Amino acid sequence: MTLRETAPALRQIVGAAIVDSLARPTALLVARRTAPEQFAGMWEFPGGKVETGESCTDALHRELREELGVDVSLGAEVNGPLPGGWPLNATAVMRVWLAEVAAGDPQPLQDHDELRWIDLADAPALAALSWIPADRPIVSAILELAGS
Ligand SMILES: Nc1nc2c([nH]c(=O)n2[C@H]2C[C@H](O)[C@@H](COP(=O)(O)OP(=O)(O)OP(=O)(O)O)O2)c(=O)[nH]1
Repeated sequence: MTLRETAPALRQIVGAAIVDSLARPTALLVARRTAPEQFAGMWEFPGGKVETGESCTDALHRELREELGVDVSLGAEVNGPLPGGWPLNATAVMRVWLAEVAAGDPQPLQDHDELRWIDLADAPALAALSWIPADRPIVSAILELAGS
């Protein structure tokens, strides 16, 4: 019998790049995490882990209802370099979609202590935020999408 090492599956995370308008995006909603300690105070895309048996988009709608109290319409996916989207760390990858609020007023109900709309034309203001480091290439991809 041959023992073969199999790489453990990567944990699938989903996130939303919520913009003011999918048709003509001019601002991006960013969220500041409260936990865990390693990420507290850092800015990110609202979202979270996909649960067993859940589709990525169902998970994203659920997370946005829980965290921000909003229903969204999803736009294009912000494609990353991997089948699971963007690499976050050794064990997780994140798929990200552009999104627009369809119902509700975003509030930091859970997992965040502040939300902020940032002008997409102000790249330095976006870059100045203390992002979770793995998110920076995603921010660049969103700026490219929004500018095209
Ligand atoms: N939501 C989100 N998580 C991110 C981003 N960037 C990044 O590295 N992560 C990491 C942080 C966490 O280790 C993981 C997401 O886990 P989470 O804590 O948000 O998931 P969750 O809401 O389902 O939380 P829980 O059920 O475990 O409490 O991905 C991002 O932009 N958004």
